[in-house]
Amino acid sequence: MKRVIIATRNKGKVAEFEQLFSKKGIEVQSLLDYNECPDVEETGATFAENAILKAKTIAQHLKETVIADDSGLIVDALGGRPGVYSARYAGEAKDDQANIQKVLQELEGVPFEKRTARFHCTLAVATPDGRTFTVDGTCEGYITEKPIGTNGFGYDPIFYVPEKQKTMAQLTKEEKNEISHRANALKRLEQIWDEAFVKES
Ligand SMILES: O=P(O)(O)OP(=O)(O)OP(=O)(O)OC[C@H]1O[C@@H](n2cnc3c(O)ncnc32)[C@H](O)[C@@H]1O
Ligand SMILES: [Mg+2]
Repeated sequence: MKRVIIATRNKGKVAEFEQLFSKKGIEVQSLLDYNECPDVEETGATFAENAILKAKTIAQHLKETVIADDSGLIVDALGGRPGVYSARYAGEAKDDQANIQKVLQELEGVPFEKRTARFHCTLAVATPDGRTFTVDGTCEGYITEKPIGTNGFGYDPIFYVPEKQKTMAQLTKEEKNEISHRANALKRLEQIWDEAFVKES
């Protein structure tokens, strides 16, 4: 069976990639399968810089081609925050509930039509010999006034998707994968996908 390695320890991302790649008969491995891999410090100023940093470090460590995902929530009324700091917006603990509460607090009093936001995903591919490239995907929506729904991860309970008339956390994995920033980035990646990146195991 073919497989890809995603340089992430985020279980929510892994579950979505598993569903997306299973349709193509490709098995997903992640850093949850390669525990010895280092944690990469995300020191970049952009999603692309961080995605490349993660992909390059792990590709060199495993001597394999890998994909990394750097993603986040961009809220217009907050000048683009939390942006690249999405995972740690409320502190180093990477606490989804605390991050959600911080965004909701900062948006207190902002009317619905001004609560526009988008999820952004940059996927970076890195080869063991140091070559890299990136693709992007986004998904447009609004920030709700309170969390709704229990599916997904991260900011999904406060991200309202107009075309589904639900929050991301009310969507099944399959429904989220029809419209998400991650799925949209993966579609771009497929357009330039080189068979060499998918290894026979
Ligand atoms: O770096 P890795 O190991 O991949 O895992 P991470 O959780 O640290 O991932 P990021 O650095 O890319 O930070 C992304 C954060 O943005 C948020 N996020 C990204 N995609 C999301 C999605 O589909 N739904 C909800 N929140 C999302 C969520 O808070 C993530 O923790
Ligand atoms: Mg991270």
